[in-house]
Amino acid sequence: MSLENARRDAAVTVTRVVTTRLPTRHGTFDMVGYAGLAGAEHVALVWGSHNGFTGEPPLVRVHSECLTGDAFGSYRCDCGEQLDAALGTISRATSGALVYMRGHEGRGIGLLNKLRAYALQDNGRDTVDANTDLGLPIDSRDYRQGADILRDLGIETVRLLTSNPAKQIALEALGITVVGRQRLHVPDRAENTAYLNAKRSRMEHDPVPDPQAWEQLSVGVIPDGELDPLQMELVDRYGPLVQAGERLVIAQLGQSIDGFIASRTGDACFVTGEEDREHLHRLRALVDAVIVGAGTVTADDCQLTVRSVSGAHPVRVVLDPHARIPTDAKLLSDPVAPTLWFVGPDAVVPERVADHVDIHRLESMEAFAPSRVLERLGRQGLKRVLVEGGGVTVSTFLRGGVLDRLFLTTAPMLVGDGIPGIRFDGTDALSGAITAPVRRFLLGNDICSEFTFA
Ligand SMILES: Nc1nc2c(ncn2[C@@H]2O[C@H](COP(=O)(O)OP(=O)(O)OP(=O)(O)O)[C@@H](O)[C@H]2O)c(=O)[nH]1
Ligand SMILES: [Zn+2]
Repeated sequence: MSLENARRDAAVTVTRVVTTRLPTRHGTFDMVGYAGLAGAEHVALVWGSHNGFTGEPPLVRVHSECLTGDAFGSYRCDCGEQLDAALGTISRATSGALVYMRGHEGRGIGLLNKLRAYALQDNGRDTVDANTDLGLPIDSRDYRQGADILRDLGIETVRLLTSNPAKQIALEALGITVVGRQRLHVPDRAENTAYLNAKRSRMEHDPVPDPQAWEQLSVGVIPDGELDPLQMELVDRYGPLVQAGERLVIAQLGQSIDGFIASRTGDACFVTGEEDREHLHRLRALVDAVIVGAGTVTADDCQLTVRSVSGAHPVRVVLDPHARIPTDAKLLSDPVAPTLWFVGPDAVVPERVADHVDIHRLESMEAFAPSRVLERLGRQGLKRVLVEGGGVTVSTFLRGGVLDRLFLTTAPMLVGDGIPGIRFDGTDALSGAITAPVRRFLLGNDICSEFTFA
């Protein structure tokens, strides 16, 4: 479905007026203009709509207009920086949209009333009491037009970018399915920290994520000093991987509780949830290279980059004995990180590949054995490795006895039949089953079991 023929029948409060393009420092967006209620004019900046938002749900920001923050770069609030961060984040995703809601100025009370509220805050009131003192609601934003714009664009299911849980609730009440919420935190400033803290303590906005711990972990440092519970959890979970040192081989797989990574038609959207995805991105950030099998690239057209959290992208390695991944796969076309394409002796590969792609022709099929693949990567300095899919590849590395750790996330879902996750030749006696010390983490509704083999 393209922007042109996206579903339009549900749009009741808005009318699509025009579609054009908007080049920005984050890339060129499609821009769609809407006439809304009471003469309001809204716009949506849309990214990657050509696939009709069919894959992973688009990353969506419903941004409330703020003249002072968005246009003048005011430090009284975080709106301007959030707007910029949202466009940047969306432009790094496969698809997404930013809906710019006019009429939301001042959380719905209008620009001049917001300035009146500012004047009261200059005299010591906080952002909530200032509205109340003026006899105005604390937050009177109506998201109907935003929801209708999303539907008009063909977007019914989203990953939402906001630090305000009430926005998710409002959109869900209007029929938008929110499969995950990604907070949109920009650092506090001296000028806005009191305002942001008031929103956190009185309006249930997310607390400050303390990125410090993660930022240190992602560059190989174990944070010390006073840590809040969120940071402690990160250090507890990922610290051992940092401490493992130069050499580390881990695997990660998300499967249904009955052991499938996709339905029998290959539908894999989604087995595990947003939290597991974030965990996977953290693992990627902690290794030098990520290995996937050809089947995963063909089925998911994965990017294998670090997007949910900050961190460096790993080198991407595809095990593809018969060179069957599509030549337009993102790994071969998107130069954001190097790709090593491991093919077999008889594989037919294109004459020319992009500069970021290195074809490694292995001398025999035996050279695809896990230990030999790892040896070859090690010789190139890629010693910290994550094996991340699919079921066959992870199972082969598990069976090959080369894994230091396995993160196996199970989702509370019964698929019945489908594409298997971990499978290998078992043994007659249960005593032959693979066991190891295990830690468990709750990732949303999913459970991640971490097996430590070495
Ligand atoms: N009434 C009032 N409105 C404000 C004040 N500061 C910012 N705003 C408005 O608040 C709106 C943005 O809402 P926020 O609470 O900052 O954030 P949010 O949109 O709920 O949550 P995020 O999605 O995380 O940005 C904008 O329309 C601003 O104009 C203030 O002190 N008083
Ligand atoms: Zn603002």
